[in-house]
Amino acid sequence: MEFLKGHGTQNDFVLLPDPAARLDLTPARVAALCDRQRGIGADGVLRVVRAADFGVESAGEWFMDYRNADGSIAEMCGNGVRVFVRYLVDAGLAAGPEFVIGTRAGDRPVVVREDGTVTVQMGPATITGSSVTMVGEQSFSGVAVDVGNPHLVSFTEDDVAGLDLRDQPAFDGDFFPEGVNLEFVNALGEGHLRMRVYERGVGETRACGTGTVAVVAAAQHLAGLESAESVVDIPGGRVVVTVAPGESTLTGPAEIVARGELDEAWWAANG
Ligand SMILES: N[C@@H](CCC[C@H](N)C(=O)O)C(=O)O
Repeated sequence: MEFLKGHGTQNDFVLLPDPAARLDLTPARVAALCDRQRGIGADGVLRVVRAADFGVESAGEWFMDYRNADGSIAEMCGNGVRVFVRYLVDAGLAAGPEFVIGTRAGDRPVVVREDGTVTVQMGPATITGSSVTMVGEQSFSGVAVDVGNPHLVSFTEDDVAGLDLRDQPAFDGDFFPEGVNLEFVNALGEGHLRMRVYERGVGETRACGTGTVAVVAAAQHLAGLESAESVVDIPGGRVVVTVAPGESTLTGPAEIVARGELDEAWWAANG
C-alpha cells in the first residue's frame, strides 16, 4: 500500500492514494499512522480518492478525505489542500495549473503557480459571534469564524511566542459543540500578522491554513473593513491570505518529502 509524506508550512500529512476508495481507513489506523513514535508521524491524513468512487458530488475529479491525527474527521484543511494538489500534479493525476478539489466543506478551486506555491479559493469566512478561551489561568476573548471548520481567533498584545500551548486550552463547549481550532494572534503592522494555533483533533501545530484565513477575517471584521489582504507568519513559515465578501484565498508552499510502502501486517494489526 503506497503512502507519501508531505507538508505545507510544516503542517505535515500522510497521503494515502486510494483512487477507488477501497481502503478501510478506521480512526485507529489514522491515529496509528499519525503517531510520531509508533507510526509515520503527522498532523493528519489526506486520503486521495476519486469523488465519484467516494460517492460525493464535486465539479472536480479528486476528493480530499481529510482526517485529524486523533482519527476524527474535519470538514476542511487549507494546508492539506495545497499538499494534496502538489501530489496530484507531481503524479500526473491533474492537469494544472487550475482545477478543483472536492472537500467536505465544498469544492475548492486551486491554482498552481510557477514558483511552486498553490493558491486555494477557500470560500466564505463567516463571523459567527464571540467567545472566550483560557490558556492556563489567562483568559482570551476571541472572534468566532467559520471557514468550513470552526475557529476562535484571539488577538493579544503579549508575544504569542510566550504562550504555553502544550495542553488543550479551555473553551465554551456550548458555543462550540463540535470543538474548535484556537488561534492566538499578534498584529505586527499593516497587513502583517503572527499566529500560533491549537488545532482541534491534533494539538499545537506549526501552521493551520484555515486558521490563517480565520485570523485575517477576524482582523478585517474588527477593523470594520470590506476586504483585507495579509501576510500571516506561523511557526512553520509564511502564507498570504485575502478575504472579501463571500470569498477568501490562501497562498503558500507545499512539498512532498518521501514516499514508500506501508507494511501490510502493521496495517492489519492497527485496524
Ligand atoms: N491544519 C488544517 C486544519 C485541519 C482541521 C482542523 N484540525 C479541524 O479539526 O477543524 C488547516 O491547514 O486548515
